[in-house]
Order: sequence, then structure tokens, then C-alpha cells
Amino acid sequence: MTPVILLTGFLGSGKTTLLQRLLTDPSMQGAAVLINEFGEVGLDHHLLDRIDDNVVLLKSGCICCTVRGEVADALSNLDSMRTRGEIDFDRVVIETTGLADPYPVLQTLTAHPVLRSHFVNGGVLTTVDAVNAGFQVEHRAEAARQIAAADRIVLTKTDLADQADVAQLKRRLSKINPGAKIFTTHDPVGSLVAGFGAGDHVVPPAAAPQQHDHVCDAHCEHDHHHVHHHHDDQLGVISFSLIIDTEIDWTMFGTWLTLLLNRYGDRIFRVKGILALKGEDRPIAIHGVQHLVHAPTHMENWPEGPRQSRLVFILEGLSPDLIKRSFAAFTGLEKVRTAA
Ligand SMILES: Nc1nc2c(ncn2[C@@H]2O[C@H](COP(=O)(O)OP(=O)(O)OP(=O)(O)O)[C@@H](O)[C@H]2O)c(=O)[nH]1
Repeated sequence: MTPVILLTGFLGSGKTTLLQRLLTDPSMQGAAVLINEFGEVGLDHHLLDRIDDNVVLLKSGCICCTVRGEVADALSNLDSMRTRGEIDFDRVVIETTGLADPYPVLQTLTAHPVLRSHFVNGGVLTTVDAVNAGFQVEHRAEAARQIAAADRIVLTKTDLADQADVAQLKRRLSKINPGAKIFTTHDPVGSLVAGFGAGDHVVPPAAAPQQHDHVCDAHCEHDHHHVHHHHDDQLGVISFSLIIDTEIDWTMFGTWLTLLLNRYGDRIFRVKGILALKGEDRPIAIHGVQHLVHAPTHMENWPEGPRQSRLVFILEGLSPDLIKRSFAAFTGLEKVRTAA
């Protein structure tokens, strides 16, 4: 039986960053990785250094869910490829979308007629953003569900947070999920995964689904449980991309993004992107989470496709057009397109 480790956590809480570190641990050398990301423009696999045949990007048709069928197909596929000797792996890590309820995936492992005889729940690792978790748990039920499902919680961004706030957050996490062990990103990577995959983990009782309304779109699997608001209405969560074909001036861009998140951070859950900057050969990765703009980083190579800047926003109650117009007005750039 192959253990499946679920890496979950709210938008921008540091899942991909942690995954990158986890994959350097000797115990993870034989891992296959599934990344479930919402949207037309999948960026996470570009932001991950170790790209090989064992990394599969799953595109979620719905912003809110990990598409259960797709995860099941991907796992079956990995298993068949292993049987045919095309790949080898001794565990699987699934990084869910930041708005996913982890429970349906865990349920797939135990309920799926084929998968359940090949895979076991190897444990749930949940990243929690020490700067933004208070707001997220308050406003988004998924954030609390991800914490409730955790075997281990990894507190991220404690370097950016006030230590008294971190202590308070830890107490809050222990109330939501008293059984989870709490780590921080400063703990050695080996300790975060030690013992993971050793046996069949039991889903913590707090993570079992409750009765919720389910309203979703046609792409969604309707027999799992949702914990969020309907995302088709005006105030729902949406994702869109800004695509910019001309090179961008960094100072101008940085000022715009800082002002934007300052003003609308409560409604912008996540922005991430790859930028083509004036005077830079290499692409620059940028990340914002609510009011927080992270330090930009250089990426090694351009992803395949045209060399253009791409920004993905996940927001609630804010019009994409407002962001597009504000970007164009601020930077003076005209060739700006949006994609749903
Ligand atoms: N200072 C600091 N930054 C961190 C830490 N962990 C993650 N980050 C930054 O947080 C930003 C978001 O990290 P990601 O790993 O992309 O977050 P994610 O959860 O994968 O994001 P989504 O897939 O969009 O939900 C990046 O700029 C990271 O460098 C941390 O412990 N400290």
C-alpha cells in the first residue's frame, strides 16, 4: 500500500514553498507529486524546482474544490504507470488548492473501489499563515476545515509575525484541532515528515463533513460537501489573470501592488505571478496574500510559451475590471488582457 500525504492550507499559506523543502528530505526522494491548482494559468509547477515525470499538475475546474474525480484518475494513472514499470514511487504527495476542503480527497482514498486497495491515507500536513490565519479562519470555513483535518500543522511566516500573535494563534489552532502537532517552518524538514506514511492515518473527527449547502457549477462533483459561499454570485470567490505583453517597470509595479493590497487586501486572498521586467533576463516570481506583499524572487528559467507577464488573482467581491483599469492607469501600459 502506498501512503498518500495531503499537503493542504489556505491560499498563499506556503504549501508550494514547504513542498519544495519536503522534496529535499531523503525520505521524500521516491515521492510522486500531484499539484491541484485552480485556473487557466497554472503557476505552481513553474515555481517548483524539481520538475520531473513524477510531478503532475491537476487543473481544478472549480475554484473551490479539489476535483475528486481528477485526483482519483491521476492516482490510478500513476499506479498503472508503476505497474508497467514506467515510473517508480513509494509515496504520493498531493498539494491541494488553497480553497479545497481536504475531506473529499481523504474520502476518495478510503471509498474508491480500486484506489483503496493500492493507497492509504499517509497523513495530512496543513500550512497555516501566521500573518493572515486569524482573518482567514474568521472569514473562510475552508481555512478552519484544513486545520481540523491536519495530523500536523506547519506554521509559516512566523518570521514576519508578532510573537505574541503567534502564541495566541497556536492556542486557537489547538482548540480547533487538539490532536495536531504544531511545527514551524524553522523546524528541520526531517522532523516535519518523520513517521509520515508509516501507517493508515485516521481522519480527525473534527474534519468529518457537516451539513452544508452545496451550490456549485457544472464542473463540480456534487456528492461531496462544501463549506463555502456560492461563488457564482457577485460576492463570490473568483479567479482571473492579467496578461501583459510588454515589459514592466519594477518600481512602478511594486508601488501599484502595494497600494492595491493596502486598499483591497481584505478582498484579495491571493495574487501570484511571473513578471517580465525591464532590464531583467530572468523571470521574477511575485506573491501577495491579502495585505502582505512578499519579497520578489528570481526564477531560473522562463516557462514554455510566450515571454509575457502573468498575474493570477483570487478575490472576493471585487471586479477584475477594476484591477485591470487600475493597473493600466498606474503603469501607463495598454496591452493588458484579462482571462477568466
Ligand atoms: N517570510 C516568509 N515567507 C514565506 C514563508 N512560507 C512561504 N512564504 C512566502 O509566501 C508566499 C506564498 O507561498 P507559496 O508557497 O506559493 O504558498 P501556497 O500556499 O503554495 O500558495 P497557493 O498555491 O496560491 O495557495 C511566497 O512568496 C513564499 O516565499 C515563511 O515561512 N516565511
